[in-house]
Amino acid sequence: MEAEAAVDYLVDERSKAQFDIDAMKIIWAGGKHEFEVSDRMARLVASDPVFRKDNRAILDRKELFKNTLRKAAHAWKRIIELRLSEQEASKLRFFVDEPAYTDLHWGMFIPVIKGQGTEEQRKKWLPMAYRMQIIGCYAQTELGHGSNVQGLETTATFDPELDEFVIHSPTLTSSKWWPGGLGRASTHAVVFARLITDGKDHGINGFIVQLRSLDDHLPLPGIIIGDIGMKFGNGAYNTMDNGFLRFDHVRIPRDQMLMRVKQVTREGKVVQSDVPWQLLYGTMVYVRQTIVADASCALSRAVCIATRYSAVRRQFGSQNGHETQVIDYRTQQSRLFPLLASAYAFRFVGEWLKWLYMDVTQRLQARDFSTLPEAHACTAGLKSLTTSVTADAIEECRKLCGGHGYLCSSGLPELFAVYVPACTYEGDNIVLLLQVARFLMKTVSQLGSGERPVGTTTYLLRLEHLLQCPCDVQGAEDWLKPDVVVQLFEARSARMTVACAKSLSKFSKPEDGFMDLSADLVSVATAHCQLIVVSKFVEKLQQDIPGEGVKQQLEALCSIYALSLLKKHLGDFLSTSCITSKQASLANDVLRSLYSQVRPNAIALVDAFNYTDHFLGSVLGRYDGNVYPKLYEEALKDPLNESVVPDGYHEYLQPVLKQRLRTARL
Ligand SMILES: CC/C=C\C/C=C\C/C=C\C/C=C\CCC(=O)SCCNC(=O)CCNC(=O)[C@H](O)C(C)(C)COP(=O)(O)OP(=O)(O)OC[C@H]1O[C@@H](n2cnc3c(N)ncnc32)[C@H](O)[C@@H]1OP(=O)(O)O
Ligand SMILES: Cc1cc2nc3c(=O)[nH]c(=O)nc-3n(C[C@H](O)[C@H](O)[C@H](O)COP(=O)(O)OP(=O)(O)OC[C@H]3O[C@@H](n4cnc5c(N)ncnc54)[C@H](O)[C@@H]3O)c2cc1C
Repeated sequence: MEAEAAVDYLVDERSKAQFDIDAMKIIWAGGKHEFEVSDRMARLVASDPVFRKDNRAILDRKELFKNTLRKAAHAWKRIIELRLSEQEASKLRFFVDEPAYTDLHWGMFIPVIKGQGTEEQRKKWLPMAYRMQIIGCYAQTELGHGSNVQGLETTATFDPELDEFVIHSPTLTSSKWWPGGLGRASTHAVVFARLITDGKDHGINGFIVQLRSLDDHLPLPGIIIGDIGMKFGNGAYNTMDNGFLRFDHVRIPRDQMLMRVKQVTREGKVVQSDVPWQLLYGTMVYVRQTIVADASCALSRAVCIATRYSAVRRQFGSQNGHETQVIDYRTQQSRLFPLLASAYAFRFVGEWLKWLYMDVTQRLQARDFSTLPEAHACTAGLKSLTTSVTADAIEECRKLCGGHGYLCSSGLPELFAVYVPACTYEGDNIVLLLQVARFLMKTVSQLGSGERPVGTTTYLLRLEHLLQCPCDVQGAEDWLKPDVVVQLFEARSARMTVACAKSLSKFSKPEDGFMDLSADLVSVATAHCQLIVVSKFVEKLQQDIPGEGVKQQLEALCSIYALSLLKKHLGDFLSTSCITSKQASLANDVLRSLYSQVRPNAIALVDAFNYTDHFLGSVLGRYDGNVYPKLYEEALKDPLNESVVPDGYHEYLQPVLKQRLRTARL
């Protein structure tokens, strides 16, 4: 193939933008400093050949895993050499873009010790973990139980004579199963087990357990450990060593029980501290919050690929002597632009959730536990909503890219395979929505008793009004008014919540009602979470948004986000009499005109994510839009094309062909 000059095939598209893209990049990154760090780390990773990732789909599992170890070690070396801050180091790992044991070490092992350890325990374990002298994972899920944490079977029995706990796996189903980093890499784990003293079961608690020798990495006596095997997709999440673990009466000192929530004294007495027992679940709250932030990254990445490719790809018709760019088809816009809007919506709700998490953490330190239930409901609900939408959206983006989207070189199959378990890990999405519904039912049931709803449920204080208020839309332009839209989402959520609460009250046992109505409860929780995302987008727009045209673009995206949800869940809005069919039809007209408004800005809106070609890992999403020659180049790199005649020809192809020849002669 001829050498090509560097051409930007998307230059015309970029020239159409009606806003200051540099200002938008800063909004997306969350600030100037965040942008600078992110940009520098992305470039650092992209320019380092060790972080190459275009061969993942063709490496076998052992090579793949060894390569991940190599990258993690190299990343650590660079972090030390360059004296990177915690923020820079975490960004660097993010751009390396390969699931690895380090995610769990930094993302769960360290946070669980921070959140559930005593001061003394933090002082002992965290410095070693920060220096990576020990590598840890989070071993909660078992073969028999994941969602039902209270059903875990591993035991930690106190032996007062030796002042030790005996950690044991009494059944096959008690085997730890799934923890990332456990299979091959971790030296330590925080293991969740039933605390047993004096024959009494005190429920679940975390224990720090050493698994492997720090000299030769061999499992310690009584520890049976390994990898649980290949997962969905080639490459993809198989870079991670999700593991199994069994204990045969393994002894650990008493002070390795994490004792912030419960303590066991030298005599074996269990003392419950004054913090709520639910703090045992605190690490999950923390990680769910990070998963929401992560959803906007995965979604924006898929949307960036599909948007750029949709501008490059032409099929049918005629536009100034060329075939039509597929991005100009209304059907393409109505599938793509709501996803673009969702990426921005999730970014902003993720920022807000981070703030909420920091707020609840500070309150907990000051022994104010009042906002914990709301923080749990928000993190659980938004984790569920954003990951479900993102997983479906990545698949939709693959379809938006037609046949080429199915090629590994599009980057979309791997992105999907890596992303889709987010709907399951850190809490199955349905199980988490049921937690939100439980919280909403409790909030509504307490309204009469003078308990004031807080934070995201404050709207329920205006219940009487929301149950009967008509929607204030007379003409199409009313759909662009944020207060009209927010009130509509509040009314829908309030009406669905009250209807479900009424149905529940008909059951003599509430648990029976929860079982029977669980599908409706999930819809109620979804409506509430969508309201949170819409309101946080609107609140973001009430802040100072610098940069020419930036606010207008975000306003259009906010309206697209809300109105496309309205269209998708029209049944909810009509059946609760929140809107009329005439108003629904006006909303549809507004959506079409918003798509026209976004169309010339679409490429610049995805450029604002500031992703390098290395991070995107997609021929279809290349910044320069030079798709076809690069697709050709990638095809030629496939190992099948290394020889002109394939391996196996002489054994399996030639005999068949020869036989056909003989048959034909007969
Ligand atoms: C790795 C991170 C780094 C970066 C992130 C980016 C990407 C991620 C990459 C990889 C992710 C890798 C790994 C994932 C790791 C895991 O998956 S770890 C395992 C996670 N497991 C789960 O999430 C299990 C889900 N199950 C639960 O959370 C709970 O068991 C349950 C809430 C579903 C039910 O628990 P029960 O005790 O039975 O509960 P209940 O009776 O319903 O509730 C009792 C009361 O407690 C409240 N509550 C429940 N959970 C919490 C909580 N987390 N915080 C605060 N409060 C909580 C509940 O509301 C009840 O309150 P009441 O007032 O009604 O009594
Ligand atoms: C890639 C990956 C990484 C992971 N990493 C870790 C890790 O590092 N550490 C760790 O401890 N764990 C880890 N896990 C485990 C993960 O947290 C659990 O798989 C998850 O919490 C779901 O639990 P489960 O597998 O028991 O699902 P189940 O609860 O068995 O779910 C099966 C089905 O039952 C439904 N269901 C269950 N309960 C209810 C209910 N009450 N009402 C209605 N429907 C219900 C669910 O919706 C689902 O459809 C990981 C999992 C994956 C896939």
